Amino acid sequence: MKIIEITMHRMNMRMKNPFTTSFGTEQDREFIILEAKDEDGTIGWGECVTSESPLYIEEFTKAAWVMLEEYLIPLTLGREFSHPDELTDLFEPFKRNNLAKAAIDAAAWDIYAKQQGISLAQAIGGCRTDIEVGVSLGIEDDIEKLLNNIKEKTEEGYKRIKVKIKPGKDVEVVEQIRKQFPDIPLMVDANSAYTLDDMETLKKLDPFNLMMIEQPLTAGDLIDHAELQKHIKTPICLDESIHSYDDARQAIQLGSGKIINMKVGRVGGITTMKRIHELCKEANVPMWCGGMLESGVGRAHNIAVTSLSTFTLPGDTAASSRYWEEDIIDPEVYVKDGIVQVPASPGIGYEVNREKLAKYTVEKKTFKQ
Ligand SMILES: O=C(O)CCC(=O)C1=CC=C[C@@H](O)[C@@H]1C(=O)O
Ligand SMILES: [Mg+2]
Repeated sequence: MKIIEITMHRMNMRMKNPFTTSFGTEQDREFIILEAKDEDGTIGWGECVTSESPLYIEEFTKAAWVMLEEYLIPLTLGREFSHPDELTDLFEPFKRNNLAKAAIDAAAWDIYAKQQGISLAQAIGGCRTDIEVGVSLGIEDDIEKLLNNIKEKTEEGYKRIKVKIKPGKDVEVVEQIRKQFPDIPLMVDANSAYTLDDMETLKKLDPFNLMMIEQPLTAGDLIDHAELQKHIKTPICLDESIHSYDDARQAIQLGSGKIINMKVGRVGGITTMKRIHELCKEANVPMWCGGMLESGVGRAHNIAVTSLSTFTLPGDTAASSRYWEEDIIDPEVYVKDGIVQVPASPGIGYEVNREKLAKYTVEKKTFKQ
């Protein structure tokens, strides 16, 4: 494998509805689609899942663009690789910048799978031909709107509902949800909105039979999550605290959480994701594939990831239509009764629609060896 050309497409796509979490509201997604060409002509695709602002994580799209242009793309172009695993070691000297690293890593894995004539799912060791998926719903000012969103998505067959919470929009909201939907598989995501001082509030979530509470405390924290888990029944799921293999190893050792929301971007690529997957398999820690409001390119990668054996819980890879009037891939990602078929065709298994890609591209730059 030798990547001789990389094109970055800075995208601006408007989601159907605003998406509100404990840290803010997003509707216009600004992210990067990365297109890599091998010397044999094979094209691979990756998505840098940053947002315009560094609210979920320290990275943001304009910074990732510079990181890719100044450091990661020059290091990659023209270099011989026997396997995409080698990119993780190549990028290791640069601290963090995982979402940027993962964009090239993903494109390289797509090329590799295509060159092997196998699906990305097969290339990473997947064991499923179809996956169960859930859906993530943002905070709504009007509880009736949230209840209606839950009704709609439950009727569409999604296998679990994730709702965002924050102080003041937590216990009462979950109580209202459980009144109307006593038995649906339900979880909450706090996006680090609480501290140990909120222990009594978080304990009040225990009676609602939640599958998990995702990232209640500070991003990067492991110690306080371990303390909190001793005092609440609801399993803690970690998202913003897991950025590396060592974070996952220490979280398991400390008992900081019982479940991991895996996002390939957050850990810097597929190779590290696979190492964490093996760790979780050994430790019997279930995983699911989180989402970053991706376009179809990122969604395609997430479908392959979810085919791995320890991804035993429905993730956030909803249909393209959950967010987009039109997606940039053909076919779009469809969900039927909460199930997505894992493509068997080589690579990510979806074609990028170049006309739609161009329609939403605000800036484009090509780098050649
Ligand atoms: O992509 C999806 O549908 C999941 C969206 C989602 O829940 C999140 C996206 C990005 C950051 C966060 O807001 C949140 C998460 O923490 O998982
Ligand atoms: Mg989360």
